[in-house]
Amino acid sequence: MIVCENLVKIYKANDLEVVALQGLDLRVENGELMGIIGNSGSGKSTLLNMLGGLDRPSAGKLSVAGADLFRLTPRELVQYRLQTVGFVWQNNARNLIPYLSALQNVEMPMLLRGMRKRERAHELLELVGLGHRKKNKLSELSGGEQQRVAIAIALANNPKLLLADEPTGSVDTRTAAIILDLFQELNRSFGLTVVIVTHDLELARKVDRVVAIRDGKTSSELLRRKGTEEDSGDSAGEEADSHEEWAVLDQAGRLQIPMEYLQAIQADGKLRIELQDDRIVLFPPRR
Ligand SMILES: Nc1ncnc2c1ncn2[C@@H]1O[C@H](COP(=O)(O)OP(=O)(O)OP(=O)(O)O)[C@@H](O)[C@H]1O
Repeated sequence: MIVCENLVKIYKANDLEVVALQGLDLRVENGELMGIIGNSGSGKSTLLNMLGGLDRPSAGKLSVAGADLFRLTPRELVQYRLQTVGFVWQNNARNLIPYLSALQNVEMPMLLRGMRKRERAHELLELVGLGHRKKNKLSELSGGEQQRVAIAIALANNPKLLLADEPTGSVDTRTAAIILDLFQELNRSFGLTVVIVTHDLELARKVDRVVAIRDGKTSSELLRRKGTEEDSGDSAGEEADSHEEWAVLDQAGRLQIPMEYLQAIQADGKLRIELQDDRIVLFPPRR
């Protein structure tokens, strides 16, 4: 679904250049539900903006659902944003119009595509569990309910890819769990590919794969390892699911070692490297 190779984004402001993405590699398969984590300023939102066609990358390769994002004409890019991707933002003012009803809000993206499908808007609001609040103005809904309307809007044009930037950033823990369950359901029932940028490690733990971005590059991944009955000590199995951490190796053989690992062995500058049979071992400096 998504192929990013050596993706670079440079912002220029007042003669200053900020390299927000520094040769980022990422592949996302069709039907994946994945999270992206990283410190503030690491490039998460920049990546999402590139994936959503809101901004153009500076160099590298980027294709989403077969579309080469470098080659799309401005007109094709508008179509891409309307048809291929759906967005959910932390601040739902970016998705929603406060003086319209939930139903009218969900109809809006379809109107922009020149069609009005009231039936579909009803279905989407049922899907996000807001069938009973269709007629309410946005200002009459809670933050969590507004976020669910935002998800219905994002789905209105049947996107192939759903992009969410801190979707649980402004809601309480209980509402955050409801929103994540909804993403899971959309992913499992409709095979929708979902990419969620988050600071919320709880949320990150519930997806199949979490990619960490550091300084504009993918640095490591947490992959879900299916639990066995033995692991959990009962037959629930899923309880024992855990994540394994993987370092991402780029095409030039570079990898980033998580900072906490380096701190744990007090690494500084250089590590001794040794090939031992079927493994590569890194040693801290001798003290
Ligand atoms: N429009 C812009 N113009 C100039 N610099 C920008 C612009 N957008 C982002 N940046 C810079 O690019 C870098 C990456 O920013 P980005 O917003 O992608 O980080 P982030 O990981 O999403 O951070 P946060 O978690 O705080 O939202 C930062 O140094 C930021 O200051």
